[in-house]
Amino acid sequence: MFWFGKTPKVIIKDPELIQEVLSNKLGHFGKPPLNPLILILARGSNEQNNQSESTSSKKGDHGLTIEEVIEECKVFYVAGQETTSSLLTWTMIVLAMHPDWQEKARQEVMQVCGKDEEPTFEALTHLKIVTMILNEVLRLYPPAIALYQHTYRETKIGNLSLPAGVDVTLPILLIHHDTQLWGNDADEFKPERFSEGVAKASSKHRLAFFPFGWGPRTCIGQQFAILEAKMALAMILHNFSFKLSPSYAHAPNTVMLLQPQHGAQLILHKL
Ligand code: HEM
Repeated sequence: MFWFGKTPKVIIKDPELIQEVLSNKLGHFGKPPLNPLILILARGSNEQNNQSESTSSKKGDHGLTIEEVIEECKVFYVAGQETTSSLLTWTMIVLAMHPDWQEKARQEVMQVCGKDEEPTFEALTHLKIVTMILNEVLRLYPPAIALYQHTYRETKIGNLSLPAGVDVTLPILLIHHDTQLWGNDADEFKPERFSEGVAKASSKHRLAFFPFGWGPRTCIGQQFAILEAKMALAMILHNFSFKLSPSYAHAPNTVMLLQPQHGAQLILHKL
């Protein structure tokens, strides 16, 4: 346990305990309290808040005010846009680094989606190699590098007793690179790990792989994100081959999400 600012913090590295926190059976955990700046951003300007008497604040058919609906849209935008963009960016970088996998993925796209057609929903569900690649990229470069919880009551997980008021960090990136869970080649790009699905790949512990979280708060956009990434990737692979530019410098860095610090300079060739 350590202190950073006013709140005590703990980082949980044991997947078994991570599972306990995320399953939240006793309801002692919750999202950490938001800091005032985030609250102001999430609520919009004071001006808007002061309009609570206006007609726009009336509850709609679903029991939400217009403001609440707007806030939900913002959550979906923030949670869904940069995350998927991070996944696609890292996938392009990694496939540029591994032309053999880029070619395998392209062959599959051409075969399953057809040479001259746009991919259909049905075709995308049959892309096995592309799915393996996306999972391996999510393992090595998870857009959200950690999950954050907060103890609202004194609680116990495994042998660990936590008082109320502790910030709990569940380090996705660290777990995804753990050699005990993934072997000595944990840092290497090997999509074949996922050739028999996620459950087999993460057979050491089911929380060895949790890029979308786990339990009741798991990402609601997971299926949509994968579909979106497959669609974009299939169209790119269909139309272009790509390689890294000499100016690319590999520097994964976190600014909220995991991003290439100096950009993703790629050279595309029309096929
Ligand atoms: C590769 C893409 C994505 C990744 C890696 C990702 C990952 C995550 C993670 C780790 C969480 C937190 C779970 C937790 O707190 O325990 C989350 C929550 C969430 N995600 Fe995603 N997500 C992605 C795409 C999307 C998309 C496309 C949408 C919507 C269209 C979306 C909507 C949400 C929402 C609404 C939440 C809950 C936010 C909250 O209430 O705290 N996500 N996602």
